[in-house]
Amino acid sequence: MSAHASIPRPAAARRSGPLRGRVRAPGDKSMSHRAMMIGLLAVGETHVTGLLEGEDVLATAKAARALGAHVERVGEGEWRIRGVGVGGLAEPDEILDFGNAGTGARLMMGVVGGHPITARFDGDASLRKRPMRRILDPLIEMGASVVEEAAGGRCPLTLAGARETIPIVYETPVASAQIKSAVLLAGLNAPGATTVIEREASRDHTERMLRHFGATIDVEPFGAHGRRVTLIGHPELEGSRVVVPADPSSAAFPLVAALLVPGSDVVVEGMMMNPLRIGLIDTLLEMGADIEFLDRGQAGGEDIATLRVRASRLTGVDVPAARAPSMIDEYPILAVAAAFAHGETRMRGLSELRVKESDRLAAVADGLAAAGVVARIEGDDLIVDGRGAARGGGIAATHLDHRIAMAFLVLGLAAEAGMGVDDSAMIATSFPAFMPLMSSLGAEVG
Ligand SMILES: O=C(O)C1=C[C@@H](OP(=O)(O)O)[C@@H](O)[C@H](O)C1
Ligand SMILES: C=C(OP(=O)(O)O)C(=O)O
Repeated sequence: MSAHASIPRPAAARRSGPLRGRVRAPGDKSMSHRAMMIGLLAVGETHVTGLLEGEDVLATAKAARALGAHVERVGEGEWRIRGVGVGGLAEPDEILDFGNAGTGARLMMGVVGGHPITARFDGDASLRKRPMRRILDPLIEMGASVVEEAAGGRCPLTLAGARETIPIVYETPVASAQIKSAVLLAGLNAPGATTVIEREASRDHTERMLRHFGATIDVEPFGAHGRRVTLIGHPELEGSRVVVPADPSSAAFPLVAALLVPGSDVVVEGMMMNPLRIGLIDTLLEMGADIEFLDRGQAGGEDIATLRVRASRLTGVDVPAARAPSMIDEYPILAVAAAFAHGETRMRGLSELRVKESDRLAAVADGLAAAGVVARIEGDDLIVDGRGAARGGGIAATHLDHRIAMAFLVLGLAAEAGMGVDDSAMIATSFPAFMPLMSSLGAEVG
């Protein structure tokens, strides 16, 4: 079993008085994983500031070391990576254990799949349930092979990378930045052009960061909402400076808490505003959220903004399926906001939520029921009957899922009887300072 099997740590949140203060979410998780991996594939030194030092990214740092990079922490969130260059990976003599991290495991499968080395991938009980066929299928087309895998194409699995990587044109079967990124990262070591077509645009951090390190990447629109991304193989990636802005998926928790707890007034600093990541903000504004954009700027090649958020009267809305890729990790906390809104919120097209760290569709519906909120699943839609308030008082089962834990603790801050979660240990995968940050705003959580 993975070394990451953790001891459950129950936690609870009490109904809170007004939340007040100024906070900054940790560095973006998607960018932090990519900085480690692209740093590994670059020649020379990559210097990262603002890196998320959560368990998910630390697992990626360990894997980058096992594949030949020199990885060093030089300060808080400040890391130096001396890479080996595309084509220069070493065969690891240890299992690459990604713990709870789907992004780490799947993107690194792309890196390994494009190189003539063999590596074994594993993770915790949650990662072992997640589908890897979606990554392995295109990698097999590119010349990689699966030596061994658990039933249904799952971890633990052993991947033998391509001897000579074949550039392909690949249309992703679902909107997924992890699939797109795995193919592009494998394509780095292929001669010629590797193309990924996606019908719905997913987060584009891999494309942006590869370009920043010197790769040639062409992005064209495809259909109404999609993109066609073409990478030219065998680039000389050059070690670079990477500034990681604050993660909008983590900022979402204090932000929604401020909207729901009466009298709150909170400033959330330096949040990344990549248009493919801020579907939650658009949705909350439609619901009537009082969010003021104080400062707009740029960091790490991304737009950023500081947001002032005040407690608001929210109204239920209909969230279209096309918005899902831009807020895919934010549905648990949106469902909590919907519980305190007035009227029904329908969130459409959420099939991908079933294959996250937990089946988030079921975990959210069950947690809401435990809190006395009326919600139901219809096909791939989640419908929450907002009554302007929630009783709370129950215990949400978190199934090794950090976002379920944080979402229901936020619910507890606004619910009459507070709320418990059966385990908060996994919060350390993406937001290690969640509890002290929420406490600094006046929340009683722990
Ligand atoms: O590429 C990434 O960094 C991520 C992509 C998304 O997954 P999918 O690609 O499965 O949609 C998201 O849920 C995950 O938290 C991070
Ligand atoms: C889905 C998530 O991450 P991953 O796929 O990297 O485990 C998440 O952080 O919500």
